[in-house]
Amino acid sequence: MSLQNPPVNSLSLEFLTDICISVEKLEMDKTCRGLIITSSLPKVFSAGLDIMEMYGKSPERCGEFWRAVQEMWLKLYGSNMVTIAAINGSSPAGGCLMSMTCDYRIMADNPRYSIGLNETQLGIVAPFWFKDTMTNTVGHRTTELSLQLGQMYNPAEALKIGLVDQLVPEDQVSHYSHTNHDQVTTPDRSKSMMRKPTIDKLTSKREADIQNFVSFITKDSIQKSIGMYLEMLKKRKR
Ligand SMILES: CCCCCCCC/C=C\C=C\CC(=O)SCCNC(=O)CCNC(=O)[C@H](O)C(C)(C)COP(=O)(O)OP(=O)(O)OC[C@H]1O[C@@H](n2cnc3c(N)ncnc32)[C@H](O)[C@@H]1OP(=O)(O)O
Repeated sequence: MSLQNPPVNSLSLEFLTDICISVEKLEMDKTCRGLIITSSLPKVFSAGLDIMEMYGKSPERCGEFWRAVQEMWLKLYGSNMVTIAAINGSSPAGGCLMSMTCDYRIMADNPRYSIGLNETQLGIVAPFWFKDTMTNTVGHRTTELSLQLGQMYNPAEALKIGLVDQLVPEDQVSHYSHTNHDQVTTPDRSKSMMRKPTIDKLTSKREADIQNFVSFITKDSIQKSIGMYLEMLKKRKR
């Protein structure tokens, strides 16, 4: 599955819905042995959630958006397929979350790329299931530091903390993803055993999580922080 939503593969409601439909189709296809997620765009795996979906939108729309974010996570984290993230560019926030849902992460060894949960930099708190996914990937202490600082990691740092599993030359990300994928032939039952408690936690709190998100994101102070962050993104470009 090659992500293609220019300019930066931000996860809008529409794009998230497309991703969920694609994953669902693959999940039902008995001939499909697994999934490699990568990006069709240069330099960016995914810029994370589409910030415009969280800025100046109605509570109803925000709720619909958040349900789609949850759905993408539930589908990928709970997938019965063997999943590999072939991270061929930067992958902040929701992009990092998406790659952490996979069984294995291969990243392009380009020091200009970065990956991490940077929500704190936007003035927002990472949701508990983002935090849980990171804890399951890199451990409690690293997650605590990482979330408090909104830390982004270059590939070498990401490998060191276990946020990615392998670094490869940029032009060989696809080759190594396929080679690694071929070595794993059947999804292991231990995957669902390890992930079930985390998945059950969100499933049981799904509606409350949507309500929390909507009331948090529509607060004037949070809207102001997001607006300032958007301005900063645009200025940085010039
Ligand atoms: C009580 C508790 C309750 C719990 C509440 C929970 C609340 C949690 C809420 C939200 C969680 C959010 C998680 C997220 O994923 S938020 C998104 C975070 N993403 C980022 O911060 C990434 C920002 N982008 C970048 O760093 C760069 O764009 C990068 C991806 C590295 C690519 O760089 P480059 O190739 O140089 O591209 P540009 O920066 O020039 O960007 C091109 C245009 O795209 C726009 N852009 C970038 N990122 C996003 C995005 N995520 N959403 C929407 N738009 C984005 C950027 O502004 C440029 O636009 P323009 O051309 O119009 O200037």
